[in-house]
Amino acid sequence: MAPPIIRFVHATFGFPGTVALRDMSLEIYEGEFLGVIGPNGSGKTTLCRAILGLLPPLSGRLHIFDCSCEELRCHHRARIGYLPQKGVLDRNFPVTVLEAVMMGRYGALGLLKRPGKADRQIALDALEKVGMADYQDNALGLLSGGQQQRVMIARTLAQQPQVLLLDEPTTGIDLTTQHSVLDLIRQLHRDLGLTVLFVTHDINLISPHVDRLLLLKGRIVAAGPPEDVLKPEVLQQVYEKDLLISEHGMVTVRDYHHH
Ligand SMILES: Nc1ncnc2c1ncn2[C@@H]1O[C@H](COP(=O)(O)OP(=O)(O)OP(=O)(O)O)[C@@H](O)[C@H]1O
Repeated sequence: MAPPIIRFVHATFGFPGTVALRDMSLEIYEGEFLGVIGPNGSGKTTLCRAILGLLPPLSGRLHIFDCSCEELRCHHRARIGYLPQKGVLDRNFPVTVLEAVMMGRYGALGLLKRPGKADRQIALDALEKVGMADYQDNALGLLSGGQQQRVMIARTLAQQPQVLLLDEPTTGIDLTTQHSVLDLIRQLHRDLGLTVLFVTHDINLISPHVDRLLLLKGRIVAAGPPEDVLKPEVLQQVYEKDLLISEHGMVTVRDYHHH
């Protein structure tokens, strides 16, 4: 088997005065589709920042593409396409769809190099992949939430990443669009062979489609195939009284706070 592309070895991450993720040991393999779940403040965003090499471990080790994360250089980071949690975009934000996607090229180019024709073509191809090519000259701020999310996914694709790191990509958009964004990500995973980490609070949306689920609460509480993680006795450790499981196996968590 090929070596893992991301490897945590007893790694602990935190901030002054706070340990956010303790003693993580985990290996992620090329082409895996991993769902990351856990309540508010459980360390999901911290995990993303660590994988981006932005937060070196306080103790233990983290290896990404065979380098220690402290050594992660720009060209390594460019291989990780990161979709941050969706902020509210000012409707007047003066950038077109194509311009926004072109920003995805900057990491690969390095600072001070101007994007050329080939970069523009890569950006257009990315827009094609997410079904937004017809909108290339539109103002980004005037698109719907779901359309903006597709454009943001195209921006990460323009990086030509090996790993897609998606922090709540379906939060704050309507249910139909949530499914279409998930379908898009599954298709990209399949067609481009990307390794996907999909952070979400929506356990039911993601579970049927992932190879493994990672359940966090300040540490890894469980990691494995969804059927192993989605057991009441496992979930209860994390969600306690907020957990509701229906007869049909649907999992509901009460009082999830959206940002
Ligand atoms: N910049 C920071 N400085 C200090 N503490 C932080 C910082 N960022 C996060 N934390 C703390 O680290 C812990 C994990 O936070 P993190 O944002 O990773 O959780 P999360 O699972 O992404 O939460 P949410 O679902 O609410 O987005 C929390 O206790 C949080 O308060």
